[in-house]
Amino acid sequence: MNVENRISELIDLINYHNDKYYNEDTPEISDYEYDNLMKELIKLEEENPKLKRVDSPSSRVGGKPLDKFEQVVHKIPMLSLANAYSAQDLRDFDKRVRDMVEDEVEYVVEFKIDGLSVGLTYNNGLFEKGATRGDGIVGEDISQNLKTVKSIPLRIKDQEEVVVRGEVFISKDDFKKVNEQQEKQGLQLFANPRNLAAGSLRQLDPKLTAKRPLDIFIFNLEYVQNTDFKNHSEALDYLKELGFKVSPNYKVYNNIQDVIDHIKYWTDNRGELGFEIDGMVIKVNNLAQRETMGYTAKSPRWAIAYKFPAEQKKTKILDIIVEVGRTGTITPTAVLEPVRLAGTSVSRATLHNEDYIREKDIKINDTVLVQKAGDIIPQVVEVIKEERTGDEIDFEMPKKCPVCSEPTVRLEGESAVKCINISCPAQIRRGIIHFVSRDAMNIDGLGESIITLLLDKGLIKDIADLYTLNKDEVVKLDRMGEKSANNLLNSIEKSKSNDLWRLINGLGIKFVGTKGAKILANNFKDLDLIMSASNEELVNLEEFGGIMANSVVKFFQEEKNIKLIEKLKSCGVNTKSIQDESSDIAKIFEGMKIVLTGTLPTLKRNDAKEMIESRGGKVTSSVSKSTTFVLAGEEAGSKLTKANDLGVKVIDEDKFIQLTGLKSKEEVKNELK
Ligand SMILES: NC(=O)c1ccc[n+]([C@@H]2O[C@H](COP(=O)([O-])OP(=O)(O)OC[C@H]3O[C@@H](n4cnc5c(N)ncnc54)[C@H](O)[C@@H]3O)[C@@H](O)[C@H]2O)c1
Ligand SMILES: [Zn+2]
Repeated sequence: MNVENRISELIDLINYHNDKYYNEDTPEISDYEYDNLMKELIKLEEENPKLKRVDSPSSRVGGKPLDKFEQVVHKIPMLSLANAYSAQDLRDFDKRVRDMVEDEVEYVVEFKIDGLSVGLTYNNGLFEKGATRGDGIVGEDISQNLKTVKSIPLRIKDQEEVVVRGEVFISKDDFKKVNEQQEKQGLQLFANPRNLAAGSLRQLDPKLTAKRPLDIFIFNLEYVQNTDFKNHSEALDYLKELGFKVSPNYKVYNNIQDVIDHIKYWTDNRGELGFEIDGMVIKVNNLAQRETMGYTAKSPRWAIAYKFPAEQKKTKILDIIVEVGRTGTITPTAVLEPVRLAGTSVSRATLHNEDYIREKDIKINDTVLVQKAGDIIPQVVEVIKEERTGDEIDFEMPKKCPVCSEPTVRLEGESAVKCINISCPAQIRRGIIHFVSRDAMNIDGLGESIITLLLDKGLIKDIADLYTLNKDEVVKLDRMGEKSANNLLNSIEKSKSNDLWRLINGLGIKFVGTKGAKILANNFKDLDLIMSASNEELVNLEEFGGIMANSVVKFFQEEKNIKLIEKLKSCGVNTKSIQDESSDIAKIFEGMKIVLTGTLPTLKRNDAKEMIESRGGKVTSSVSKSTTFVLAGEEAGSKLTKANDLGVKVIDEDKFIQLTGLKSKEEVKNELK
């Protein structure tokens, strides 16, 4: 592969993993692996400056801010940190620092809190605004959510503008409690405290955030009007005075060996802390020296993050099982004797593919070292060969698909063994699970078990069949009452009017995650245009690389995919971008004033609001004679009474969903008579 292609491949991969990590909180590779991709990219760009792209992730921080929240431009850019993985990396850092400044150097060493970075702005002594880091320049305004964090002071003594930066986190104990709660309620467990903290902070409803035990440590004074601080440590003391909960136990040293010893201590003893740290941050203390050293596009030159090696434990591989994925790939998974790692019990680890197993020489009954990638995904680091007893059994990839029994294939140049039977039930099942998931069509009430039932009973054969389900069929399913059947059908119906990007993501095109789907939807606005787009058109999209473009073109060339999309269209699934003004979503509520009250059985308030607004209607808060109709749920109070008094039409959710499916304003008016 030539350098240009490799650069473009690396950019695609890094963008993909950024999206998984920052926006979806579900990383697929370890930080170490990620950092290696980034290192390779930076190296190639340095060697070939002409090939460096302006949109390269090497010169950017973090992920794009999500469009769920208002965007804020940071007063002071919120940068990232360069990484160190060894004592040698730290000595190299020390040398770079000493080459840049003449005087003595002091370092402050702080815990690297494993949470979510936020910036807080105060004015006139009051909390004004709080934001996520986003891409470093623009973040998301999450002020409402941050106000629910009890350790963030709403009032401080300084009356001028003050900007601070800190890390929102959840303590180990609180994390355990939340997961115990989740388990009791049969809900999905959170992978680790950072994951939980990130998910909680990005809730659209601050009431949900308020229920989560979020905490914060402030680690930097970003901006203050009048200062004569000489050192960072003085600034931290000032922050304490102002009432901030400052990152505890920072130390000041004047030589790198002391820094290394201190870090060594915490590498071994971090388990004793009540909160998770994923490393230590080393910063030059003197602020004038910091200014001399300056910044790269991504991070300050005067600081570095030392990352702890992932926690590793010994355990035994009891068995190796295989699973058939959405694209037919058969993935081997090690069944482990359970061990506790980074806060949860681990009993499975993916073994990726045949080559991986050969390379690491993994056998059933082997004793192995395991760790969690990105503190989330368990993986086998290595086999401890000295502990082999002779009882080890070689593993062979199955010659037949474990689900449909058709022969498996391994294509040339690929590492995956696949089932290529397009009607293999396992693939269809996984594909449907992905289609209905939160970041795709977001169909509530359609869990894995119901999907399996629907497939087993032959009620659905593909994603499009979901839209032809009827109530009689659904009610007959095990444990499905009248009410849940209604709810389910309503959620399915509602998903028809989803924005285009959800559908694209739901189709499960390889390498096109949520972000890729949004790029396609925003640029083409219409699925038909995406289907007919050329490789060249796609590659030219910002942040869309060769791998993604190829994959999209290939997907839409396949006969079965074209048929599937025809079928979805004929069921009334929206294939156009809604946010676009010229879009075809009929403005059937135009000029209408609609009031929401009470709790709706399936729709969230925001969803209902969005459905009204995207159809040209206005949601108002109080009922009057000019109100067109009131959409009322359970426990609707005074607004309902008032509507009845004034003779304003009141409808329930079922009726509402029926209205949203109508084609014209006239039809809506008729229905409301
Ligand atoms: N596994 C993956 O797929 C994947 C994807 C993207 C990023 N990553 C990981 O994330 C890293 C990049 O993330 P990042 O930009 O958030 O950088 P980072 O996590 O390496 O370090 C910067 C962050 O540390 C936090 N921090 C905590 N305590 C601090 C303190 N006392 N002082 C200063 N900062 C402190 C800050 O919030 C800051 O944003 C990569 O190096 C990689 O390891 C992994
Ligand atoms: Zn199969």
